[in-house]
Amino acid sequence: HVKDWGLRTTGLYILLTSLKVSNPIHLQFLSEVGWSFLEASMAVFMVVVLGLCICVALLRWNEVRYRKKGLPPGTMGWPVFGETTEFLKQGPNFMKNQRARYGSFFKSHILGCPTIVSMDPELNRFILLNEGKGLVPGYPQSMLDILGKCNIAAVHGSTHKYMRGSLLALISPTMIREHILPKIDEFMRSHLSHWDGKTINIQEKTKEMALLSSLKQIAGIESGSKSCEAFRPEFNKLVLGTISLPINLPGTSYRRGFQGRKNIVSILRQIIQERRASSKTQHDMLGGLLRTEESRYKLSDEEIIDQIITILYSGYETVSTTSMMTVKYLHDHPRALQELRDEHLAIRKRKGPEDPIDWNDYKSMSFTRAVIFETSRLATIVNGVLRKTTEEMELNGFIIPKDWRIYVYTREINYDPFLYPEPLTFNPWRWLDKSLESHNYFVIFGGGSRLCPGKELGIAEISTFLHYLVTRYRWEEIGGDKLLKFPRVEAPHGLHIRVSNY
Ligand code: HEM
Repeated sequence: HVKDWGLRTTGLYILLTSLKVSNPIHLQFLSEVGWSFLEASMAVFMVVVLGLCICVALLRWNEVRYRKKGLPPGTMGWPVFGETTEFLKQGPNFMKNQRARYGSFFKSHILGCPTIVSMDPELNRFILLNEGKGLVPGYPQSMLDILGKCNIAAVHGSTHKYMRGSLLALISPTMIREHILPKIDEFMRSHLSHWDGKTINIQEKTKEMALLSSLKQIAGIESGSKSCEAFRPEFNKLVLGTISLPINLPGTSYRRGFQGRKNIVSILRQIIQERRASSKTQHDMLGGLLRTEESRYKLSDEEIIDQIITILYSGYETVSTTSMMTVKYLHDHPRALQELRDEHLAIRKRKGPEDPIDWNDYKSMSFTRAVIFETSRLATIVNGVLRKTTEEMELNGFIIPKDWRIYVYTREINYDPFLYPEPLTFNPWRWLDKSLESHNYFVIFGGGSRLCPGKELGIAEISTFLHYLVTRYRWEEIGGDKLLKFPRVEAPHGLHIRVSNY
């Protein structure tokens, strides 16, 4: 009967007979069920095999597509997606594994582009120092679109020199000493008031701090003012837009980022108009940009706006995340906290309670500076920088095609045991030897013609923040919040501390 039903699989026949199923109705039922089960299994099996074949073919095709003569070794992963998932999921381990297989200079396909990853310290230095020779910043399109076409990362050559010169004039040591530091001091004093007895999400507070402090320095926009409240949500949209996929559809972060930019531009245009209508001289960054008669740099309104957005954006995540991580490391290392506190209490002792931090105080904070460098190193706030080839070029003996990204991956140098003995230990004292800050492989702030122009400004902000934090308060971490280290340092649910008066 089983055979009559055309069940050719002896397996099922044996199964049925060994189960001693003899009732013809049962046999018929079981054979039908068995047949459809087998059919379904076969179909699933075929789909899996076909799927596997397609996967292998796609992987192979993608490898062959990029097998150009002269390219460095490496794998390209899936068409379109490349190895982005592995890169984001495994992070630094993905880089280390690829380096173990292919050396310190390998090809991959990450974040939507064919990319050369360079983990070689010498070569990284060479790339940073040789921007003019066919290498320009290679930041994602969404970032360039939303930050504006006059943004410093979007311009090269003489335009870059001009925009950079104008920026350096605004945040030079003299400007910090005379005009910016007093504003930072006033801001931090008020931002860090009334924390006693409170539970604070220090990630949120430091983000707020980085934005609001910049707004005050740039255009005297005070926290809580109408302009400030209008600015904040738009800036948040802009930031999210720069790290999104460039899909310009309603509801996407990219579209919202553009809207954020549009609204920020109109707020800034209004402020510029008001400034021009008034005869008052303003000693803030916008004042400096508008006083063209005194300056070598005469920017158009569009350039002024993009310059302001650059300052806000570049100092936002860098300063806030470094500040958050100093709070974390100081909490975990009481000896370092004690030494830092002693440094700041000694400064306070020399001054009246209402006296602001001045340039000399800032310059005397050598242990604070060491804590900031050690935090940036150990947490690796910036994993590397991106460049793009503008023409086919030879690099490290390989031929890199035009428009390929180069990921100058600097993370590993931060954990080099020759430069930093016991690299995984938080040891700010190592930075008291000043030569460490000026060695060739100190790339926490980048290098070459794009070395961070905001380095001193950023350190001055974080130092003043730490001054008011440690002289006023003690804190305890609560909740054991999770910290992600890659691709960005962040606490996905915030980093909560309970604060009490010191
Ligand atoms: C702790 C804080 C900071 C860190 C770790 C940091 C890090 C860096 C790094 C690694 C670069 C190099 C990017 C590249 O080569 O493509 C850079 C560039 C830059 N940074 Fe910073 N930065 C910090 C604070 C600031 C601040 C406060 C500002 C505000 C003005 C700023 C403005 C810039 C600008 C405008 C550039 C681009 C320079 C150019 O392309 O010529 N940074 N920063």
